Amino acid sequence: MKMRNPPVNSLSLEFLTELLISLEKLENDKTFRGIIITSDCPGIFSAGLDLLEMYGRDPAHCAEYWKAVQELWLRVYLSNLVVIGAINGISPAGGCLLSLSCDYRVLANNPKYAIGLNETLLGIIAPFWFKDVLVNTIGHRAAERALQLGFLFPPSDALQVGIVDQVVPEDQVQSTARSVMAQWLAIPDHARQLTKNLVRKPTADRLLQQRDADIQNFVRFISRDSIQKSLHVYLEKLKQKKG
Ligand SMILES: CCCCCCCC/C=C\C=C\CC(=O)SCCNC(=O)CCNC(=O)[C@H](O)C(C)(C)COP(=O)(O)OP(=O)(O)OC[C@H]1O[C@@H](n2cnc3c(N)ncnc32)[C@H](O)[C@@H]1OP(=O)(O)O
Repeated sequence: MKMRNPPVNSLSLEFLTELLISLEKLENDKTFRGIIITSDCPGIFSAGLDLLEMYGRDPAHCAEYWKAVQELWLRVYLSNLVVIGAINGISPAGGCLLSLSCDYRVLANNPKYAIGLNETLLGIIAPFWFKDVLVNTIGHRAAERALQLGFLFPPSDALQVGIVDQVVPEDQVQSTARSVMAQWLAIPDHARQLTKNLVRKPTADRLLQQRDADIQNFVRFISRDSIQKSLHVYLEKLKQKKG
């Protein structure tokens, strides 16, 4: 699955909906046993959640958006398919969550391709389920530092901390992902799927048990004047960077 939402594969409501529909189709087609998620935007896996879906929007829109974010995460995280991330670009925040929700992550060895939950750098916070997935992946202490400082790990650090499973030369990302897929597909589906569910269900259940409350918390948080100001400043910084 090649993500194509130029210029930066930001996860807008429309794009999230497209991804959800595509995933659902693949899940329902029994001839598919695995997917490799990668990007069609040069140098960018995904710029994460679309800030324009959260900035200057009314509460109803923010609630609809957050529901779609939850939905995509649950679908990828709990997918019965083998999901491999072929991460061929930078992957901050929501882009990192998408990567972390794969069963295996292969990152291209380019110092620009940083990955991490950088929410604090925007003046916002990572929701508890983003945090849970990071803690599950790199452990409590490393996650505690990474989250507070908004670390974006370059490939060598990402491998060391375990946020990705493999770092390979850029031209080998897709072929490596395909070899990894072959290994995973060698395992009988039912055994692998039940095991995946056993490991991941408790984390997913934490959100499933409080989805509506999570949406309300998000809407309250994102609607605060101080948070809207932080988003404004961050968006302006992105604009100014262009010069
Ligand atoms: C009580 C508790 C309750 C809990 C509440 C929880 C609250 C949680 C709330 C939100 C969580 C959010 C998670 C996220 O994912 S936030 C998004 C994080 N993403 C980033 O920080 C990445 C920002 N972008 C960049 O750093 C760069 O754009 C980069 C991806 C490196 C690409 O750089 P470059 O190729 O130079 O491209 P430009 O910077 O020029 O960008 C091109 C245009 O795209 C726009 N852009 C970029 N990123 C985003 C984005 N995430 N959303 C929307 N738009 C984006 C950028 O502004 C440029 O636009 P334009 O051409 O109009 O100027």
